[in-house]
Amino acid sequence: MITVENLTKVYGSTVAVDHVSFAVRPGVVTGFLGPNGAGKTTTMRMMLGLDRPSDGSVSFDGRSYAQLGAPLRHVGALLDAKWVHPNRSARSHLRWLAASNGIARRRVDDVLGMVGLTEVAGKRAGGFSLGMSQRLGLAAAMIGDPAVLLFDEPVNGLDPEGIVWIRNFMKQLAAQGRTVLVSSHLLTEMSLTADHVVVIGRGRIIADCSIGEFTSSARQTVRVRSPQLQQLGDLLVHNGIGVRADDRVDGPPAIVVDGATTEQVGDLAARNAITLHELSSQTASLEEVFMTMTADSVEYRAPHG
Ligand SMILES: Nc1ncnc2c1ncn2[C@@H]1O[C@H](COP(=O)(O)OP(=O)(O)OP(=O)(O)O)[C@@H](O)[C@H]1O
Repeated sequence: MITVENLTKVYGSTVAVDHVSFAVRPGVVTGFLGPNGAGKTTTMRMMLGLDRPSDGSVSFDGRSYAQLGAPLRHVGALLDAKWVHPNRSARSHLRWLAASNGIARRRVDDVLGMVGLTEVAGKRAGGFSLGMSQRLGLAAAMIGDPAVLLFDEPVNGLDPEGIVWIRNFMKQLAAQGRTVLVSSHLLTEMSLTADHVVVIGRGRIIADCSIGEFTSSARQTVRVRSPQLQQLGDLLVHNGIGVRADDRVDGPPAIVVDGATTEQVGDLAARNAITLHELSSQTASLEEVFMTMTADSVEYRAPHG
């Protein structure tokens, strides 16, 4: 179990991670979801003791990363697959890692087999494709047979076959009872990989729920067109209802309303003598839900209708 409490990182005037608290449980894949720049990498780096928090803490079954003797035996991580010394072979890189944590040499061949790199184990890691580098990074993460695994955007840049392979690999690790946290900016990827999601936007947690709950919130958007669109948008926001401009490029301006039914929007419009030209229930894509959840309501500006 990973426990993140009040974790905060400030860089000058940028609050990269803003009082974040969540728990990551064993036996399931937890997705750490957010757009680029949301604070995922910074959070993971603080988890691993690579960056010092401005405030807050991270613990693994009650102990901080620094308190774990031979940390690779407890926590494995894949942050940047290309950090391997380019002239080292895959095998010598893993042997060096094993030695640094008092891990038996024979484990190196086990993990090479696990990720399918046995045949290229003697080759220079610098010549590896991104997919092979990712596999080597996974082998390194697994070297100490850790109970906790952290993966930062592991499918970035991979071909479809590589993506499916990593997805299944992470699911297997969770099925073995390990704690698996994987970051991504891709909702569709997370819906195929994760059981639970922690959603971060601008350094803050905006959702912490099962992937099922998260995706079911995709069914509740309402598309509205009105000659008084700005007025209606302001009214909805004033009533605490999430609103954003419809991003469809073709057709007349519209807004997309989250967390309210067509009846609620229609009644509110009628009470305020606002004319509606369209009021339709929409099945939002996950991307749309995500945008709504991460959008800052103060940034909303309705287009003039
Ligand atoms: N070393 C640093 N110095 C200054 N600002 C930083 C530093 N590292 C990150 N930031 C800022 O902190 C914020 C969060 O960045 P972070 O890389 O954690 O986000 P992310 O969700 O992992 O996104 P990405 O997937 O693009 O890496 C960003 O605004 C980023 O510019």
